[in-house]
Formats: sequence, structure tokens, C-alpha cells
Amino acid sequence: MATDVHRPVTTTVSSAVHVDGLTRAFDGRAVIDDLHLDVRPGEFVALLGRSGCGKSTLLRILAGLDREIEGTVLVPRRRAVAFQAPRLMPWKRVWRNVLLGLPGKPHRDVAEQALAEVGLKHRSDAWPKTLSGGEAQRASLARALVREPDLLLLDEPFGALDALTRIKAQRLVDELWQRRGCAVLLVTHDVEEAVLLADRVLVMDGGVIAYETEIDLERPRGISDPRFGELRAELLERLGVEATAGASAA
Ligand SMILES: Nc1ncnc2c1ncn2[C@@H]1O[C@H](COP(=O)(O)OP(=O)(O)OP(=O)(O)O)[C@@H](O)[C@H]1O
Repeated sequence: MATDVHRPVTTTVSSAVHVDGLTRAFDGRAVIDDLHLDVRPGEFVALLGRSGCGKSTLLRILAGLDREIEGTVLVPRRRAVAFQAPRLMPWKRVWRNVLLGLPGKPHRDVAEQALAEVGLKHRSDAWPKTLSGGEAQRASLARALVREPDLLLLDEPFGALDALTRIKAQRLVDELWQRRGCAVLLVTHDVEEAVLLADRVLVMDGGVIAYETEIDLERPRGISDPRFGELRAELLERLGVEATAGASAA
């Protein structure tokens, strides 16, 4: 199911992401330095790491938005990305934003189906500026979903949302992932969010995946589970943050 970022050829590689010896330098400084990563089809992976360690750079490479790389990157042809800023075109109604960039002339129903999935069908005709932050983020998710991705790339999609909206958005992504069965790579600063949602959490440091841990918790997960606290503490330590009650940000 995977295809090469440079040469979009379908291969028989049985992973949703296969990265081998990836290096990306800016002005002679390698931000990603011989990185290896495999994501299984349908796996939910969260990527943590201190600010500036290269998380977004990696995500942009996987999205095919940055090709100035060395190494091997195999990803599915059907992949979609949602960023922290919803990036909606203000002059297009919500449903038209959802269809933006899709090949052919997809029917409005296609957009409305995706909007229904994120609970936003009733805002289909709205202008982006009239949406709340949470609604705009859901529209951005709908735009990713209409691509029927085998790999969904999320770059801090909840970062700008208030706490309550964020919890709702996390639940929505969890539901969508379970329903769609696509692989997800979620870049986040929030350790609790990572432990709540992911099958596996990676910590990026020094240009590589420096640490990873499987989240061996049943779903649905609750932060009151003692094992949740242990995993949270373990990851915070890896991020160089002292775990105190209530600390979650990397
Ligand atoms: N286009 C670019 N030109 C030059 N330097 C860049 C470019 N894009 C990223 N960088 C640098 O690469 C490093 C990694 O940036 P990146 O945005 O990937 O980090 P990040 O881990 O996502 O950070 P944050 O968590 O703060 O979003 C930073 O030092 C950044 O300044």
C-alpha cells in the first residue's frame, strides 16, 4: 500500500509509513539525521519532542510537502494532512473548502457526508469566518477525510483549542480512527493526549526517533488509571520534564 514520496509507485510494503535513513538539513544543519520509522497499517502513532526538534519537518516530508531529502520514504498514495491552523479559504463556503484540491468534480454530497462524520453538516453553507475554532478544525478534518486516507497526518490539530473543545476533538479523532481504520501520525506537545489516543508514542530528539513506547492500555482510556500515570511519567522524563501532578505539556 505504500508509495515512494519521489516516485509514486505502488509497492507491496506492508506498512503505512516506511522511512529509512532519512536526512533533512536546513542551511547545512541536519534537523532530521538518519531517521528510521515504520508505522503499521491502521496504527495510531503519536510523536512527541521538544520544540524545534523536527516533528513538523518529518510530518511535512510524509505529506509530500517537502522533497529536499535524502533517504527512503514510502507512504500511501492516499494520505491527508490537517494542521493546527485549519487553513480554510475564506472566500469559499465550508463544503467547497472540504472538496478543495480533490481531483475531478466531486459532488457536494461527498463533502456533506464528511461534514456529517465530524458533526458539521449543518454548517455546510457557512463562510469560514463564521465558524468557531473547534468547528473550523472539524471542517479541516472533514477535508482530510474526503480523501479517504490510508494515512492521516495531524500536526497539533488541537493545539489552539480551549480545553473542553480539545477533549471533544480528541474524542472525535479517536472515533474517526476506529471507524476508518487508517493509520494516524499525530504530532502533539501534550503527553496526556498522546497516551490517551495512541497505540505507540515516539519521542523525537537529535534528529531521530530517540525513544518509543507501546501504550498497553485498554480503550476507552482514562487518566485515572494508575498505568496511565506511569506512562505519562515515563514520557515526561524522556522529554526532560519533571513529572508533577497535573503536568502534561512537553
Ligand atoms: N523552511 C525552513 N528553513 C529553515 N529552517 C527550518 C525550516 N523549517 C524548519 N526549520 C528548522 O528546523 C527545525 C525543526 O523545525 P520543526 O518545525 O520541524 O520543529 P518542531 O519539532 O515541529 O517544533 P514545534 O514543536 O515548535 O512546532 C527548527 O530549528 C526550524 O527552525
